Amino acid sequence: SNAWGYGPTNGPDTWVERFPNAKGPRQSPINIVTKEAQFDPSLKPLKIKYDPYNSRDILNNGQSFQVDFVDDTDSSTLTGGPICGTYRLNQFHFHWGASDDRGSEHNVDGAPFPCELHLVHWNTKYSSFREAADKDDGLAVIGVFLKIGAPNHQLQKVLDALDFVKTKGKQTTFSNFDAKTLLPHSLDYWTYEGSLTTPPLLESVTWIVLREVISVSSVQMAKFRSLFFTREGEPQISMVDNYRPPQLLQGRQVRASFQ
Ligand SMILES: COc1ccc(CNS(=O)(=O)c2ccc(S(N)(=O)=O)s2)cc1
Ligand SMILES: [Zn+2]
Repeated sequence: SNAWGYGPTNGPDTWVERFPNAKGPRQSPINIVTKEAQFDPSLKPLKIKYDPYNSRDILNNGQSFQVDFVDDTDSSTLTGGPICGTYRLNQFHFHWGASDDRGSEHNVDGAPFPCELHLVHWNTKYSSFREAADKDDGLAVIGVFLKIGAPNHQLQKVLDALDFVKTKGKQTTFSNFDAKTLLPHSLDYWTYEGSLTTPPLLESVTWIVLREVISVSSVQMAKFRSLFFTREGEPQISMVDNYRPPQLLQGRQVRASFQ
């Protein structure tokens, strides 16, 4: 099938054929070289306000699974940090590897993590997510690295729902989830101008990558890997290694909110 994916015939190296943005000047993810990230004292603290009432459902979209939020009011928002104005939480999802030695999209000093959480927000100066998605200042994504350690009890609530969305196209209600409980204590971050890391690879994302990691156990990582890229009834392909490798910085500056 010609649909893009992460396999040998439709993976990241083939995306440029149908999505020319892949060769653009501000592609994501990147390798963050911590010594080259310049502290910017003008960067404000992140202000994150998530309302559990807005969480709606969990969906296997055939590339990852995502938790969708009702975003018709300003009750779950991101402000401050490197952005101007108010961005609304639309969804969060993850990227992970077939084994604990890989899986994140951003790397730090050349090293990947086993998993990376993305919280996707859109700029309310535009009328909707879809309208914002292709504007230079349309989206802001918070990236959080997961590191193997103690089981993460907040994450477990999400993982318990995966039994109901094993295959592509499956979705189930997922209400009253507080996404803030997935964030680490410190909101120190690196920020740079980038893109969606999946097709259509739109160069519309202000990336905000948190320095502090959250934990995940190896047993919990196995739960991520129990999902399938494929639909029910099709030959099963495990949902693993759904990450794009780091892209060229092409002269971009990575700024740090901390010294
Ligand atoms: C205009 O048509 C469109 C517009 C936007 C999308 C992407 N949709 S999305 O927001 O779910 C994301 C995809 C990848 C994300 S990452 N890994 O960079 O956080 S976020 C699809 C079709
Ligand atoms: Zn992502």
